[in-house]
Amino acid sequence: NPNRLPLPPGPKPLPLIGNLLDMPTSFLWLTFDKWTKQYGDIVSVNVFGKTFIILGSSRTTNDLLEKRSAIYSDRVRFPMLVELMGLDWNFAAMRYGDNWRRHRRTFHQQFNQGAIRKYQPIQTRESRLLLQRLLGAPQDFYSIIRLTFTATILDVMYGIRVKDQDDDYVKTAEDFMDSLIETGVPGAFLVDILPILKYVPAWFPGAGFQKKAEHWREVGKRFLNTGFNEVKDAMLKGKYVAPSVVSTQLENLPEGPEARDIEEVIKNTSALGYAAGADTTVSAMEQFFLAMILYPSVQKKAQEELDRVVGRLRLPDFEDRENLPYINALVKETMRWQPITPLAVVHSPIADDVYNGYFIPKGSFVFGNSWSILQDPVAYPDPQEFKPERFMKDGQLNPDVQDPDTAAFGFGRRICPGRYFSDSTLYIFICSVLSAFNITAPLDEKGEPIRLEMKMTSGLVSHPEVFRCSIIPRSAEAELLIKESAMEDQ
Ligand code: HEM
Repeated sequence: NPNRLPLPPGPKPLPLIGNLLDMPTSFLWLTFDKWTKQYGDIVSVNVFGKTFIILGSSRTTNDLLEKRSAIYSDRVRFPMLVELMGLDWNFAAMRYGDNWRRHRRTFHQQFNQGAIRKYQPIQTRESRLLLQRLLGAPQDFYSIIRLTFTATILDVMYGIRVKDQDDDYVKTAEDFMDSLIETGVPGAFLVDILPILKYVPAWFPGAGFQKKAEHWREVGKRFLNTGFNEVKDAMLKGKYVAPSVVSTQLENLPEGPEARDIEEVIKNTSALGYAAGADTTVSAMEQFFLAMILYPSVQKKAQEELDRVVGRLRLPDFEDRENLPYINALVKETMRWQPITPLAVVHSPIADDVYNGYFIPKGSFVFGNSWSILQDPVAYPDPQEFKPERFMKDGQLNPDVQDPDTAAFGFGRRICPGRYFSDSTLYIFICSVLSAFNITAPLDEKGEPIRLEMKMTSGLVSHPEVFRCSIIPRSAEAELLIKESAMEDQ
């Protein structure tokens, strides 16, 4: 800091521990939002000598994470996840550089806006299976949503068709997801704050995290290798393999010494698709169900649009999308209403920087507060309300309203590369469910509807707190359509 510029403003730090006592252990984004209102849309705090920079508006995330993305696209160290659990294959956590770039490029080739069209048949089939499963066991809608996304992504990535919850692939994927959920909570493991602890041996009192890391390392390895090895072995033996992201890329593998490295990248990127996409898309679907209970008029309006455009004699598909502006607005509102990844994933600058007269040290933890941006009452009046209408004008989508995708999926060069796939998955799942079912509040013992509230959990990925709901076919015709779609699938 040669010019002795100040750090961005923020709460006053104490010697040595800095602002440790100001930092809450949960819902970090709400405290960050409070500081943004108090100190401005760039705030700094200090924890044990580490500088945290909080960007609380689309102006600051745009200026730094987008326009200066050549500086702001690095990650900080993740000692538990990467160094102890061995998830160095996970490019979401990789440091900015050539290896990350190779992974990102490979992933992007398979999930850009054009490429994802080829997955529509799988997404459509899974959306029909979603309806069939909901018809059979509506009370299990939580596990059904999760199974449906798992089945979709495993088919896209490996051409694997899973049928139910007891499938080995589903179990491995879920064990792996559990490990990510537990480690993803900021501050859940002290070793992330004091990396030196990673050298403490597993037998040492209090070093339970080492045993967990060892177990999860095995789970991670199994998850990384199982699907990929199955496809590769079948191809080597000349057996039929269903077309998938992995098989297509292996077929086009160049000959020569670089083939091994490329294979590694294909394996890593295909495993990450599930890991990064599962919990996030599941949270979006849970929010959708809750929103439909809390806002019955939105549900009615969406169903009226579906009836008008698609009719009641068939289920909606991707061809209908451009004629369903209200459904598209509803998908956008689902991404905005209760931010799923409220602090995205932390970025870090690779060099010292100066912004509006403030000094930003190299290696700081930079948080784009998606929550502040998506709950901004100027961009989105009454932000706590679920109102797809906010994205509409004269019966069409209004391009002047800030698209929530600019904050809901993170920022700059690290912005979620699965966002187009996520958007199309949400579209087909949501409109299929709405065309077939009515979603209402569960009933109590007296048959009265139970009043539900919107409350979110804390964590890297935020979910609505557990709730029940009633999912009933809209009509005898709708039920028949679901059953017919089951027969088509066989
Ligand atoms: C509602 C659904 C989703 C949400 C809210 C979401 C959100 C995010 C966020 C906030 C990031 C970090 C961005 C940043 O660092 O600024 C991210 C990264 C990532 N996401 Fe997603 N995501 C979703 C679905 C998906 C899906 C379905 C996939 C895969 C098909 C996916 C793949 C990835 C990958 C690979 C990264 C790492 C990017 C990198 O570090 O370069 N995501 N996502």
